[in-house]
Order: sequence, then C-alpha cells, then structure tokens
Amino acid sequence: MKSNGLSQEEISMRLEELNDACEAPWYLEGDTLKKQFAFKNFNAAFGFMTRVAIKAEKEDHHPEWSNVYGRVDVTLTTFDAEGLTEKDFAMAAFMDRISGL
Ligand SMILES: C[C@H](O)[C@H](O)[C@H]1CNC2=NC(N)=NC(=O)C2=N1
Repeated sequence: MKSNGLSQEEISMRLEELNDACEAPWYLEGDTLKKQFAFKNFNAAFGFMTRVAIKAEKEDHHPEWSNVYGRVDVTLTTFDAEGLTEKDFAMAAFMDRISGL
C-alpha cells in the first residue's frame, strides 16, 4: 500500500460505518472493497449505474462492476495507492445512498 492509502485500522472503522444501516454488506477482498447490489429488475439496476457513472466521471474515480439483469457486482479500489482510500469509501457511501435499497 502506498502513502495515501488507509491503514487496516481505518479500513475496519470505515467498513463498520458503511455497513451500519445496510441490507447487504460491503466486504474486503485483498486491496478492494466489494458489494453485490440486488435491484428489482434491469431498469432499476441500469438507472443506478447511470447515476454512479456520472458521479464517477465527476470524481475521476470509477467502479469495476458487472451487471446481470437486476444484479450489480461492484469492486472499488485506488490504483495509485495500491489499496483503499477515502475516495473508495466516499463512492461506496454514495452508492448506498442512491441505491434506494
Ligand atoms: C488517470 C486517472 O485519473 C486515474 O487512472 C483514475 C481514474 N479512475 C480511477 N478509478 C478508481 N477506482 N481508482 C483509481 O485509482 C482511478 N484512477
């Protein structure tokens, strides 16, 4: 992990905060933060992805994701930091906020 990455302790704290009031949890896998969103259909999933895409462009911070019908599998990480940063947790919180789940 490079200099602007978060420490393991900070990551655990942020993860707990994120998952406090949430249906499906975010979880760690290596240097990444992951979650599976389950929407009621493709239209809801793609609407979510569209809003996230606009935010991602604005922040220059982009999710890795895949979509099958109502499901969106998301992976967040920060390449430059080779780990997780504030940007990943801000994006995760944004996704939770607008998912409507
Ligand atoms: C050059 C450009 O600013 C970088 O590659 C940006 C683009 N989007 C990105 N998205 C994510 N998730 N992590 C990054 O480190 C990142 N870096």
